[in-house]
Amino acid sequence: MTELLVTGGQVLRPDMTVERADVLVDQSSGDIVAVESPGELAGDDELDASDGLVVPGLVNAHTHVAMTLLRGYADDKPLDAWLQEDIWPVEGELTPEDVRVGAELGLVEMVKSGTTALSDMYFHVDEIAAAVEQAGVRAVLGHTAVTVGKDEEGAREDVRQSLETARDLDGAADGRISTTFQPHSLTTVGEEYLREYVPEADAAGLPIHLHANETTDEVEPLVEEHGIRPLEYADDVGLLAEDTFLAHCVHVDETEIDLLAETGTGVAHCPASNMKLASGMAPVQRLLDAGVTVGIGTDGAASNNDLDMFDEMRDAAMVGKLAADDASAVAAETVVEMATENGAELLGIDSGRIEPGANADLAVLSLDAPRLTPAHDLVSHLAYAATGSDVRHTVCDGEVLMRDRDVTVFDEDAVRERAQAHADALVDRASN
Ligand SMILES: CSC[C@H]1O[C@@H](n2cnc3c(O)ncnc32)[C@H](O)[C@@H]1O
Ligand SMILES: [Zn+2]
Repeated sequence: MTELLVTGGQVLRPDMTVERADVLVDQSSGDIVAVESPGELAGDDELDASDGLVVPGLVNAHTHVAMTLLRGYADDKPLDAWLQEDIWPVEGELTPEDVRVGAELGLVEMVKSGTTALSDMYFHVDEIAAAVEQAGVRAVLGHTAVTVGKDEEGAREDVRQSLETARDLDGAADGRISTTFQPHSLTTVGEEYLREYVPEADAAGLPIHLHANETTDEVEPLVEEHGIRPLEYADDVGLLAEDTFLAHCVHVDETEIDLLAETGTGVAHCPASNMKLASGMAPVQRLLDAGVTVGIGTDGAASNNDLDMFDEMRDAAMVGKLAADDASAVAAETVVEMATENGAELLGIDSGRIEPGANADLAVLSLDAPRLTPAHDLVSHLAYAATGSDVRHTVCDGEVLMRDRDVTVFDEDAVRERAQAHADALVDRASN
């Protein structure tokens, strides 16, 4: 058994207190085995956390990791125009290799900013899985099905592929990859397909992940067509359940919040994307007060435009206060919990807490930056002042993915160069 000792730092505990402690990791099982006062534990290898803070690895609950290739490609538009005029046409040109290269770039960015788990929606999922395998992180992956604009055969094929990918890929990368069935949204997948395939996903025990109630442009036609709120419709077709989580949920009324709470359906809140596309302000404090599990996601790098979960925590706190018209809403401890244990709960992984028995998924932050001085309250710093560049080491499943800012799992420069070349060629193809 090889044991790694994370030593000399302060540790963020599950109750959001911070104490001086060492953390012992069993690298064969990938678990945390002990958290004890400094000097009481020994390991075969050490990770120096002096003057640092050990925190659970951050969980990005909703992203499209390969969209890094489209970062800055189309900005300053609302969701529908952005997708239809810019993103979907260029995505039509993406090759499997582009998706691999984009995913590698996104994963390097995540490892460098302390994210150890992500929930992704995209296509060419085998390529994303291969990148995740190499990155050493955990991921919930799936093929996202869209049926609008397709003939019956094409639509059915896409939804079947979502089911098959979820069945086939579950447990890959030594169990670091799990899967979800992924209808893209309530407007882009036809009712007949939801009614037919959601029960199949349930029968196969597959969790479900989709976009929902993101914009008023999406909500209003659904209300008009079905005569009920979108999440009442989602419940009617069997989508709301304990192992379902919905990205966005910006425009949800009290009935829908109650439905989410009653059914145990989770929410992946994407504050930066919701602000950038001017989709609206999600009622996060009301969701939390109702008992809904709310995690945080960056969404893709084309609508954010980075994958830094520290930025996302800060954005979640800021916009959460505005939405509630209450400065005490979505407080610092709350956003840290959302980005760690709540995200882990949505993804169905035993991570998000530094405690014996939990997965050894953690990040060590340096606390010596001027922006983190003075250190009155380190939870406040995590929520409001830290950035991904303060992360010194990243560990997932007991393996060191970044040591002293050196990414060990990829050649960072080569990944960046390949990404630039693929992005250039992609844009050339799309504009011809
Ligand atoms: C078909 S794969 C997933 C699909 O989702 C698109 N996408 C990216 N961001 C959003 C968003 O905020 N709402 C809805 N859909 C989004 C992405 O470009 C892919 O086409
Ligand atoms: Zn999304």
